[in-house]
Amino acid sequence: MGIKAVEIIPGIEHKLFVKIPEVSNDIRVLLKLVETRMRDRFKLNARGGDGGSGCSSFRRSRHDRRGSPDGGNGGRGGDVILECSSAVWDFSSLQPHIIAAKGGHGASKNMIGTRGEDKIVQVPVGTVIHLIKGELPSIVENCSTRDLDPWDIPGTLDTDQSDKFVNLAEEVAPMDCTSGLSSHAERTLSRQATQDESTSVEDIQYNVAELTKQGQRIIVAHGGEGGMGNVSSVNNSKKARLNKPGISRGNAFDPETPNEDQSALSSGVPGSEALVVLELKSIADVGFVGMPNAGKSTLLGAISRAKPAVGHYAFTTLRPNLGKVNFEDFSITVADIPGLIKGAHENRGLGHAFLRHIERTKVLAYVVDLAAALNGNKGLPPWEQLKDLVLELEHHQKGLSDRPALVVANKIDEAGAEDVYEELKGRVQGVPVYPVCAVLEEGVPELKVGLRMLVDSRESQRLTSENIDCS
Ligand SMILES: Nc1nc2c(ncn2[C@@H]2O[C@H](COP(=O)(O)OP(=O)(O)OP(=O)(O)O)[C@@H](O)[C@H]2O)c(=O)[nH]1
Repeated sequence: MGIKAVEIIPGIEHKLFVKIPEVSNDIRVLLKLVETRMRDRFKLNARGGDGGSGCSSFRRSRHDRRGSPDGGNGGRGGDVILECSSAVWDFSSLQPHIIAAKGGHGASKNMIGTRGEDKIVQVPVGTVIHLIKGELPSIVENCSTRDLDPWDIPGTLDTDQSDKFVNLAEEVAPMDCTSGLSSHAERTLSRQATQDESTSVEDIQYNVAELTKQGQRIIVAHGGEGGMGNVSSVNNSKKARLNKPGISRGNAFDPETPNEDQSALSSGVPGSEALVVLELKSIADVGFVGMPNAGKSTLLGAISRAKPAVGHYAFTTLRPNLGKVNFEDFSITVADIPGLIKGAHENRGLGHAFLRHIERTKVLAYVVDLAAALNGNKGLPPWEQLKDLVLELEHHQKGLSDRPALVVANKIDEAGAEDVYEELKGRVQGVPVYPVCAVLEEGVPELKVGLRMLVDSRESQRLTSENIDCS
């Protein structure tokens, strides 16, 4: 049995329920890949809970036969809140429709209805919110005051629980509608939006908010206010009537014959509704970009304390791994991005799901395998690997490769790799090339210094396809 290609549609969860008696290694890798594919874009329909109804009731006694109003107000509906958490990696656990709880109804004896419970939805660090329908979300500051590494291990963060409501419009500078969005992302969002009949493409507000800190919260749909009980509505109407010119005291409100206004006041306000697209974009100082099997994960383990999975087969890395490279006074975050192959921008291999993560890394470290075409191996020589990588980035988003870069020439320990390294230096211009043996951690201290300089200075060392000689 042979599987030639499986088309993977981004943003859609894939599950294969097939039983194959003898599964070859390649197919197993493919199935694992399909099963565990991360969900990095998600359309969410959120609705705040409706406010509870106000109560109309009268407390009568022997002395007060007409009775005096004692109906309490309805409770406020719950909010739908997105909470940024480093314990989740993607949106696969999210439900597409989320409705917060309704507020409780008011009761006699002036009892106010209970507040509806909020629905708190955990989203990964680096979630960007695009608004298709609804109000701009508002931020609830509930995050660490420490300048966090977004990929700190869950549970190690000290969180400041002071709930401070801030208007998003003031807190988050209005962003350029399409800034930071890849053309692919835009196209997909537009397509998603037009599928929704009631939404036109122009209605989408891109990047209305970003969740970048552990514990940060944002309200996407507000709960409705509770309706007024007759205690409040009677008092309000009386005041309003007495203040109205031309209305004599003789026409004052009769509590036993409530008019339409009062009944409208007594029903709770429906919760607000929002249709948002959540998009995950990682944030790291350095992104390791390379072909499958180049040794990126091994290298990440060598320069940081991260323990990513390392395998001799391609696509061992199925989601970005993150590590922290510590210096005495400084640290940088490094993301090991799953291997890219030629055609990744057309969704080959792990496709463009991970190209998106590169968008938010400040500098790039191209990791190439010096031994890929040596000793009977069928891979590409390192300069061709580099050219393909740069072109893939550029195909995904123009200018994506236009950021400070260096080249890591890995597997220098392999027979013949020294010569390939010398040739590579001659064929690549404009960026430094670091010879490294990630398994033995050789050349790693020099590479760390190089990465730090790159992150610190942001010197204009860019790798362009014109600077790579593949002739
Ligand atoms: N000889 C040698 N082998 C290495 C070196 N670095 C990594 N390898 C081997 O190369 C293979 C692939 O290493 P990984 O670190 O999983 O490569 P990767 O680039 O993360 O691979 P993907 O997950 O497919 O993207 C493993 O068998 C490693 O042991 C090195 O410096 N020298």
